[in-house]
Amino acid sequence: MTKKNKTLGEFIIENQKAFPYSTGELSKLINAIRLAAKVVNHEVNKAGLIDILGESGDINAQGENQQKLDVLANAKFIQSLTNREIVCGIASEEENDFVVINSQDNNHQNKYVVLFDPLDGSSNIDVNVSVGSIFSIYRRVTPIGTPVTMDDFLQSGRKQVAAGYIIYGTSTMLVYTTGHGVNGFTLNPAIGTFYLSHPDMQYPEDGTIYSVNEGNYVHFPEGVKKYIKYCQMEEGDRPYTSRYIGSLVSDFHRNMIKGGIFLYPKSSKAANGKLRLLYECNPMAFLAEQAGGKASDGFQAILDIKPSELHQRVPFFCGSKNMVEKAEEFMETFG
Ligand SMILES: O=P(O)(O)OC[C@H]1O[C@](O)(COP(=O)(O)O)[C@@H](O)[C@@H]1O
Ligand SMILES: [Mg+2]
Ligand SMILES: [Mg+2]
Repeated sequence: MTKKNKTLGEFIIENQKAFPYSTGELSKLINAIRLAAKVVNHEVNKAGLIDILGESGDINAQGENQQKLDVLANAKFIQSLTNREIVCGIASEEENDFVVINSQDNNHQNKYVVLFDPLDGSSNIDVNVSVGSIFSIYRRVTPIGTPVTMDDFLQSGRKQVAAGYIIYGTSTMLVYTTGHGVNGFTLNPAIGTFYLSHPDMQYPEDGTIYSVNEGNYVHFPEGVKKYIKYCQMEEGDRPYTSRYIGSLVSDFHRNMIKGGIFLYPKSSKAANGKLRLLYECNPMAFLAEQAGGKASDGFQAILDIKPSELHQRVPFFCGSKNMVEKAEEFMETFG
């Protein structure tokens, strides 16, 4: 069992030692994300005071109004990743295309690409409800010394070397995996240090919470409608409790701790649902599987989906293993 209360910095170094051939680049990368998280946390906490609430007036690649905090968080992550010469490319929800990162004398020597959702739960920013940031890290597939291409970003989720999220909630936490379990670190704002507070996080196999935007109920496929009715029936440990924050990071975090299922299915209004495969569903699916949970599009494991576009959306069923399998049964039967 990993010892509690060591700092994130100590944990990163210890983990690096576990891999004799590691060059330390991934550790530097996680440290760059840690730094960006602290900077964004600082801005989020005083959002109402410094006029960064509300819309920026711009539209992102998905046709969504960008919030000022979306733009600010995006800039802070790019800055932190670029200044440390560890990534060769980034892709973000707030950037139309991927960005080649290469400093003067580096000649494309870096081997990692990072895909991220700089600010998750944008609809909750102005109403002081918890929001987050999500990141996913891959080793490039194109040769070192050449500029990254789209191939480096369109890798299946199984190829992720690390993934995680930051939740800006009642406390600020950074939760991540490098494929060896999931660990959560809480920020001590007084000294600006993340401490290991949630070692070896595990999804309970079963839970009694379901999270879905029921406002879309009439537009859902029959399988989802039937599963929601199943959750609401008086039988056994049901009815389950309905909880929906509207920030993927926060709904996922609660369900991972308490047990539960999160659904963002396709609907007659959104043929592939809303959530983006590369920087929302893949990283959360990697965390879920590493924590003993499950994540699918209702039929196929999210991590097995071969991406085709940078901002593609997929239906998302994620949470406690037995609950996701039950929902998949309904999708198999009723579609
Ligand atoms: O308001 P809806 O349709 O229920 O959507 C909520 C979902 O949209 C999101 O806000 C999309 O993420 P962004 O805020 O990063 O665009 C998720 O965090 C959340 O789960
Ligand atoms: Mg998001
Ligand atoms: Mg976002």
